[in-house]
Amino acid sequence: MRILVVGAGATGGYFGARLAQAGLDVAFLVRAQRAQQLKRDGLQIISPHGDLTLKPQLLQAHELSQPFDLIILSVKSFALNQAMDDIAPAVGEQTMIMPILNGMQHIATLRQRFGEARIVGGLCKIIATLNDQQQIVQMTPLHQLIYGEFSGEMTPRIEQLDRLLRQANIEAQLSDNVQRELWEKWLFLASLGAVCCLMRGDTAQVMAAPQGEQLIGALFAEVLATLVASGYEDRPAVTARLLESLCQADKPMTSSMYRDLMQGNAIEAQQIIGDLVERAQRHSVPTPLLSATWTQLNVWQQQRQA
Ligand SMILES: NC(=O)C1=CN([C@@H]2O[C@H](COP(=O)(O)OP(=O)(O)OC[C@H]3O[C@@H](n4cnc5c(N)ncnc54)[C@H](OP(=O)(O)O)[C@@H]3O)[C@@H](O)[C@H]2O)C=CC1
Ligand SMILES: CC(C)(CO)C(=O)C(=O)O
Repeated sequence: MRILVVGAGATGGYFGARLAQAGLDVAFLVRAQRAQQLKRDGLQIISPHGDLTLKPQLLQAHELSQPFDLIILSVKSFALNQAMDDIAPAVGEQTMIMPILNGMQHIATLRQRFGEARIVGGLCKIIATLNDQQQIVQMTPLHQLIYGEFSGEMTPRIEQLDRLLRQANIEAQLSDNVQRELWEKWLFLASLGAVCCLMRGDTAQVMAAPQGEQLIGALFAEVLATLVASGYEDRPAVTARLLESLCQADKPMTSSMYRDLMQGNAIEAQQIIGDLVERAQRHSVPTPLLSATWTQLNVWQQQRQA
């Protein structure tokens, strides 16, 4: 199976490198600057599971002409439109496109562009970043890739994908309800991102502040109510566990959106928070804290662009 990983950043670079390390046929679609740096230094991973430097197969958009069997999409949401144009020559009749972006809007966008049948559900759980030397730093041992057909069916193609991904040194998990996995990932990540961005700190700092735990609980409840109004079926045991993991006073956590904000990078505010606020408005769910987060992130984006 020929695999194209689009973007060799924190997530695509990490998971793509682990697949390549397992001997799979992986090429990375990169832009000129990243291509130059990767040719010079290799793709470097610093990880609790073992460091790794690869000489990756690199392609730039103008070099794509043949279809790939699997395209793993790992760009930020604001780079999606350009990435879709770039990958078009690599999308054939049988190509599976598996996005691992956070949020949900990108799924409808991809379906509209490439057709529903080509899109496979995917998400990743990892805490990773690019450092100053453009190395990928995995900050905790978590490295889960979850995927499945949106129909929940165990089709031959998804089983083939599963056999392949299981060969890599990652936690690969085939799901018969990837839609639910996406809701629950969004619940956790939007709550975490909102708490960190609104309070400008990690979860342990918020927990140590007056009313911190109540704030985390209130934001989580707003996100949950919004997702339930949008179609998510609450699983109380799961949601209780997610909330508990956000409220660990001795385990500081941050989201990738917060780390990007602190580094002055562009952020996925619309995909992660704005989309929720729009859904809440549509379903008349009161979300004062989420709305305040959304306003704050827009103010921050204006300041960043000034
Ligand atoms: N980092 C994390 O811990 C986690 C992130 N996520 C989600 O994963 C998704 C990806 O995030 P992450 O990996 O952190 O992002 P990064 O910014 O680290 O990586 C994205 C990469 O995409 C590249 N890119 C953008 N457009 C193109 C293009 N047209 N062609 C080729 N390459 C392109 C960028 O390259 P260039 O250098 O050229 O700009 C960049 O290297 C996001 O939705 C994020 O929310 C999910 C779980 C955890
Ligand atoms: C939920 C979390 C923290 C881990 O996968 C994440 O997705 C992010 O930081 O963007």
